[in-house]
Amino acid sequence: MTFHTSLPGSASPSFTGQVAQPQRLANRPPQLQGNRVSPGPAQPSTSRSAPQAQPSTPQLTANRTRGLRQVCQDGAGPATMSVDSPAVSTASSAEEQAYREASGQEHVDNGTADPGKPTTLFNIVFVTSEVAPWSKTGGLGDVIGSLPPALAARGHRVMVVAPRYKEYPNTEDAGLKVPILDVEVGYHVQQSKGVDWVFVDHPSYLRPGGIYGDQDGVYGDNQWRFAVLCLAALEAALQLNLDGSPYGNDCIFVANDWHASLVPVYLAAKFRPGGALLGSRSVLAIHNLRHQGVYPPGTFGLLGLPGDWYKCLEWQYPPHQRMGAYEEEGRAVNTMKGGISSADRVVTVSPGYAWEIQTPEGGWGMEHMLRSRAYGLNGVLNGIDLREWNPESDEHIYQNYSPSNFSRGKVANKAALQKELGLPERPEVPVIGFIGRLDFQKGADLVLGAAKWLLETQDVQLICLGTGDASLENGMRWMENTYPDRARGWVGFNVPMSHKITAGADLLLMPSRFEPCGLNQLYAMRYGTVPIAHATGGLRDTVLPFNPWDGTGTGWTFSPCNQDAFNSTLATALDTFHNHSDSFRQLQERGMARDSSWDKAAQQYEQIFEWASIDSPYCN
Ligand SMILES: Nc1ncnc2c1ncn2[C@@H]1O[C@H](COP(=O)(O)OP(=O)(O)O[C@H]2O[C@H](CO)[C@@H](O)[C@H](O)[C@H]2O)[C@@H](O)[C@H]1O
Repeated sequence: MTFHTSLPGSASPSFTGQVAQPQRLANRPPQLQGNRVSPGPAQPSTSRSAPQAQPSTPQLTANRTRGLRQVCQDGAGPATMSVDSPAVSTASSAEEQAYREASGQEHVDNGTADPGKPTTLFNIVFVTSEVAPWSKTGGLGDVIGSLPPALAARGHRVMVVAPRYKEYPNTEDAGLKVPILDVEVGYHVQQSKGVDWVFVDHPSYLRPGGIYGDQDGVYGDNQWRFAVLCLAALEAALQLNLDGSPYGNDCIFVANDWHASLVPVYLAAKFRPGGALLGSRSVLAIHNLRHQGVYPPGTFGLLGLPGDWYKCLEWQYPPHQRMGAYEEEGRAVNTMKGGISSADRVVTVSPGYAWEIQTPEGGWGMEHMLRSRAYGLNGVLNGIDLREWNPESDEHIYQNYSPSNFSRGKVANKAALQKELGLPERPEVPVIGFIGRLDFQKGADLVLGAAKWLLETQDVQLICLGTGDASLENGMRWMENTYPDRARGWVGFNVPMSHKITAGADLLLMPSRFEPCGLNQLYAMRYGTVPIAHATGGLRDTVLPFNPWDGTGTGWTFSPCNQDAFNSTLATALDTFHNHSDSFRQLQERGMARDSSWDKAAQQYEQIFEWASIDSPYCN
């Protein structure tokens, strides 16, 4: 069921910014055929609200402005691109190279990136509950820490808006206060890697516990806290002066997961009807559909939305899914549903997951709605931060190594890892790693389920790092206590240790029941560690199954996701490790050669932004 409505004419806008004259996007090619755009006449690229003078980071801004002008003057190249084979013109001036280096786009250096530039430059505003390195509980933080710089390096003006959970060093108070939902928020800003990192300041974010909760459970006001974030991000685009000007009315808002899912709703329900952000479009980026931000119906009144928008968020659980948590016959408000219903486009983090979420098995109840939006739904495979995850320069690992000469480095890292964790230093023993949230999704129970067979009948060492469900944490403690010379179960969240395991292990386990993309398998392959993964979502898209007959593949995949299939695949991998060392080394080499840079993904996002800006708003 799709919520696609004419907006109520009477809805009064609640934005507080000074609203500039509504601007339509100039020179928009009009033809649209399904998901593709027919190339119109060649158009000069449009730059929206290009940053002006008075830069606080002169070098980056100067280069960025030069980049914008250059594209506008070029005016050449196709007006549109295919998401599969981005068509871009080439440019490789020394200045541009210097800018890319300054903004951390190391992949330009290694010769794998397409040096082309986009035909249209966008003002892009990412809205997110977490962003590495400032706040991270999982892969969302990683992605938002690295995709925006990749887009900025391609010339776009990019802002990331996240809560200010702590007093972050090297950020400045922007001096702007905005009233939102009966409170007042402020903004702290840092400019680095070509991106404006904006942290919304409100006491509800500055808590001693974690991002989403503390030892007593999740915070009761999360829905409201993240509604404030969404409104603060929309206001930031209009009001926050960065490099001398706000981003303005023509932005692409990328709303990440349920925490930011009210961005499309507010844009469609409050801002556009009030004449603000008229040229803006919203893209809902789904990193994990399982978490939807579902709350009792009465909480709708806290969100400051016009009453006739209730249906956009309305949700009713079927009888068999009611947990007694919601009164009124399973009725609830579902934040993610609001985003899916009102976003101009929807994107998820792998093509495989884009398909899965349209099925009853992967849709978590949203499959019908997502199927009805299939023409505006794309899957773009995540990249990784090649600087943060680089065995040649990783400062967390014991010894750096390169793809061309990795054997000695892997051996050294394995020995040091064994030593640090108090395991016997035995180079011939396969070290098997697992890193991840201990929950239903990640299949940590399958790892524990394999432990007895693995640790009693195979000569291996098993090292697990994770935190989450108490019973699984206890399972890891049981494993370590039962097999003290073969297993370690590190309960906690420890980034340096995750790097050390990735570098020191021979095999990495990812028996996820579902996995929208997965990053650990990408990190593992880059470090010459061979993944064993359930063939689902992004894991199936990225781990190519080893084929001993033609010598292809970068790991092992298994399906269905059960203990037998997992154990027997593990046995196959161990056999290859012990008895076919050449094949194993070639698997490592192919994994290390895989291009996991963000540049291809950034070009695909550009195409989606292009489509979003060409279409009229989904809710109009
Ligand atoms: N105990 C621990 N200590 C240290 N580091 C730890 C850790 N546990 C996890 N991590 C780190 O957190 C990240 C988790 O990445 P995943 O891709 O597994 O993300 P997650 O499921 O959170 O996110 C969702 O979003 C991402 C991004 O889109 C998708 O890849 C994914 O499929 C989807 O479920 C990795 O960097 C990992 O190393």
